[in-house]
Amino acid sequence: MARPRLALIAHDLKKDDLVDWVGTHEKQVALFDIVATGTTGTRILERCPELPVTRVKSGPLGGDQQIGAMIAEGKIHGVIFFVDPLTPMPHDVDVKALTRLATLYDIPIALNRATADLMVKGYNP
Ligand SMILES: O=C(CO)COP(=O)(O)O
Repeated sequence: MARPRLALIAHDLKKDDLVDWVGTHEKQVALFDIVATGTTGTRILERCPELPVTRVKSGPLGGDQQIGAMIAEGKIHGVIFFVDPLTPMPHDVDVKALTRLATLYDIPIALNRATADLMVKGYNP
């Protein structure tokens, strides 16, 4: 079977937190092929250069939509998306579309660190 694919995304004020989380859980994260939005992917690779990260466009330029489309095509098996609930975003509708598709297709999606921790604990390949 192909390796499962995990999407990693963080808004700007949450990027440090996600990069730290990935560093803490690098072994478990390395079990997946990673897809990340542009800047998030760059930041993750700076911290963990060995991880198999494929970058799509930056979120505001359509990256959330690209990952949403991959969910609809059955190519994403989990999403960790550290969202910033306090900052207005021009691409808010794209974020909503992505979370909607993850819900529709019953894909595990963690929107904060506490839920990401639970996802890692609950994953037994
Ligand atoms: O804006 C984002 C998600 O909505 C993230 O995009 P970047 O990783 O390119 O900053």
